[in-house]
Amino acid sequence: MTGIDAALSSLDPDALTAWVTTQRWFSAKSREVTVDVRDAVPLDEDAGLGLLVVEARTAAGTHELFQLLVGADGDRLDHDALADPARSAALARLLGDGARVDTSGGEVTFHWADDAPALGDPPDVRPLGAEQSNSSVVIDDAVVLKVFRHLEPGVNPELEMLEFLSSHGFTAIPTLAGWYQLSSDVLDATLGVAQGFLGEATNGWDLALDELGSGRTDRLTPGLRDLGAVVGEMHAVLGSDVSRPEFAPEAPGDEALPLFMATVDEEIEHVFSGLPDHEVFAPIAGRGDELRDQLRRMSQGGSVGRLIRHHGDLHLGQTMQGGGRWTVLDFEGEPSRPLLERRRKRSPLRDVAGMLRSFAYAASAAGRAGADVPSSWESDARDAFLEGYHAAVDPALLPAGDAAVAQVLALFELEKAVYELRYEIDNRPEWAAIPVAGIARLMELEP
Ligand SMILES: Nc1ncnc2c1ncn2[C@@H]1O[C@H](COP(=O)(O)OP(=O)(O)O)[C@@H](O)[C@H]1O
Ligand SMILES: O=P(O)(O)O[C@H]1O[C@H](CO)[C@@H](O[C@H]2O[C@H](CO)[C@@H](O)[C@H](O)[C@H]2O)[C@H](O)[C@H]1O
Repeated sequence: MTGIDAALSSLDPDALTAWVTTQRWFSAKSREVTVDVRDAVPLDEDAGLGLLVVEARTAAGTHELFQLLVGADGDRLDHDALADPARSAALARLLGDGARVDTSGGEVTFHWADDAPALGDPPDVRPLGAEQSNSSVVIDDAVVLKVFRHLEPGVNPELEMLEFLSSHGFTAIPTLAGWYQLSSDVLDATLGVAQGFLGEATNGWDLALDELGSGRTDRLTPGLRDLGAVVGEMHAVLGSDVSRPEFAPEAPGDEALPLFMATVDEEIEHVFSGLPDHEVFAPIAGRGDELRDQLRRMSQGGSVGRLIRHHGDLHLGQTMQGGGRWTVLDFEGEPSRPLLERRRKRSPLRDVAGMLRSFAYAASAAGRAGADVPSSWESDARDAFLEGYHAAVDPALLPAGDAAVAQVLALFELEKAVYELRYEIDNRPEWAAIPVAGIARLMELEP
């Protein structure tokens, strides 16, 4: 036995665990974990490229599946084939060819859209090099292939949403070029999505930090009204098709609010009971019950409006501006929530709240990096974005009246800030002060 088969069969479990648990996309870094292989698929013998589905189990009994693309260096396993241009090119070729590879209990199928660009021979592939929850490579400077790391059964919302939005004429998204998926007795799941590469565009988060760092107000601010309009139009489209059950807008049932409250309540309980003993958390430590009381006060209003499929993790880093237009990226939803929850219909104001939190993040991050952030910057950014949003969204999707909208937005900002606290503790503890400040501020808000 030689090549990828040999490398897969001589795999060192300790080395595998050590590699997986130190990756940016592996969120349970703070816990003790064992990693086992659930499925191993040689994808391309000549290139020495293979696919692993691995399971990470914690002592507490949680278990999650992850995708690895691996390579054979002799009979040694290279854990990161995406860092190798020749193996990444082999993956791109499988996509471009619309290939099918049998696994021991099923198949991996690759799909390439009819109007997607023809790939080079061989394709030129390089890492995208962005701060990410997954791993992306750029193919021929034309396509970005995002390889999903955390796998869950079912269609990934990124694929589902790009398909829906493009087929309904919404153009402020990258074009869908292809995808690949696993259908096997281990798992049926989307493994990766390929989309048009926006080479000349600049990320909204970078625009915000440039603006705040330079003391100028010409990078992000002038485009925020347009960005709000793009998000409003996106929601109008997402709420427009009653013939597709998974997208048809719904009126919230009696259970919607109690379910929301219970979920956020539980999340507060979970995050606050495990707050690290560090001065960064001092402003909120021991105040979980106070926050839950605030949550209850904020939710004593009327309707939240209609429930629709939405972006689910909207922030400045999910937008790009180029050639005078905005593009919205990354429809995967919040990566650390279960897929079922990420596909659930919710008020579109949840996305708006995500973006408003992002303005607070940008102001804090720039301030922490030494910038002199004008005190009105965040509220001006909010106002411009909201003005554009309300001009474009279908008002029938929202609760009636400004006060009701403001109250629902505050409620979703609280939900998002609690999610961010958990996200930062798990992924970037050095950023935790930002959601801590956000939560402390929301606790003081008069509902
Ligand atoms: N189609 C694209 N063209 C150019 N850059 C992109 C594209 N998609 C994503 N990016 C860049 O990569 C970053 C991470 O992408 P994203 O889809 O959010 O990945 P993840 O879900 O893994 O975090 C984005 O913030 C953006 O800067
Ligand atoms: O990886 P994703 O982009 O899908 O989203 C996750 O990571 C984001 C950080 O990269 C995180 O966003 C938080 O930090 C941003 C600044 O880096 C900020 O603009 C966002 O407002 C803040 O929520 C996101 O929450 C998480 O799901």
